[in-house]
Amino acid sequence: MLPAVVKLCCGISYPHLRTMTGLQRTALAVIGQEITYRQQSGQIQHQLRPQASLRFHEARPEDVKPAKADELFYEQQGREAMSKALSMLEDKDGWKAEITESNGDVIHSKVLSGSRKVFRLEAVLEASVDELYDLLFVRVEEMHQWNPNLQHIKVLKHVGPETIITHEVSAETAGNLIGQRDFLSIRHSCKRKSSVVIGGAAIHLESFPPQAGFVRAEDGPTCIIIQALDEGSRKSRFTWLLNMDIKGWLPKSIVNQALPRAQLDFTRHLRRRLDLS
Ligand SMILES: CC(C)CCC[C@@H](C)[C@H]1CC[C@H]2[C@@H]3CC=C4C[C@@H](O)CC[C@]4(C)[C@H]3CC[C@]12C
Repeated sequence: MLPAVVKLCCGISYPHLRTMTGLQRTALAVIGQEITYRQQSGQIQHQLRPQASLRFHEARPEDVKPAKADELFYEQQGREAMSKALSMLEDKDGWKAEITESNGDVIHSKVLSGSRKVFRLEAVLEASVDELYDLLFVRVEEMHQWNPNLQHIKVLKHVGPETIITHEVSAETAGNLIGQRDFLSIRHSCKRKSSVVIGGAAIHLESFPPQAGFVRAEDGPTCIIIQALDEGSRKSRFTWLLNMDIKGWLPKSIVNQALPRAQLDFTRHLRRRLDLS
């Protein structure tokens, strides 16, 4: 009953919420987080999940063991996510400039049917395709060491050399109004000599249900394209389609500001990591 009333109130006040600014908006985000937290921790009885007591850090890679048929199924899902994300990028219509940084990084956005906004970041990185593939796919489990926006990232299963199932938990960072999220995704890579595509999408696993106390967000269909700028070059063009449903009770305006900011942050941390090697 309570969630229904809250939802109704949110629905009625939604047009006013959209026009809020400053502290009012911050307060709203905090209320949203509180409702989500209470819902997850069982203080609000809403879609209570029977298995939700498993903590993410208790999960070991062996916990998820797909059989042969499942492996083909996951590979298929990975491939599909990648091709859907690539066709979103290929469709040149409806993209609008969102942010242009002084270093040349550009983010465009596009509103999909159902009013979901996706973001496309384009940047040039001082690294070869191989180096980026290594950091972003092969050694993806080290990502939280150089990206403070991630608290935890684990490959739950290697489904063949090109496909992995990953679990990620975003960090609780100061100034982040969104709060922590966890993700369960299939990630598929396709490596060529002078380019790599890494695609992905959220998946559901009965053996790995949403964790108590975390809001499970859904990533994808998403992809990253890495292309060598010239033959044998140590510079690469980096294109990232961010397509994320972060779930929870949050005004769209906050989400649509946080997502491109997360892309710029990610690129900044990636550059710092590349400077070290
Ligand atoms: C705004 C808040 C909720 C989210 C902030 C964290 C975001 C930026 C994090 C959470 C999970 C992260 C993803 C985790 C795994 C991969 C696979 C890798 O091959 C490329 C990067 C990619 C795709 C990461 C991009 C950044 C990411 C989407």
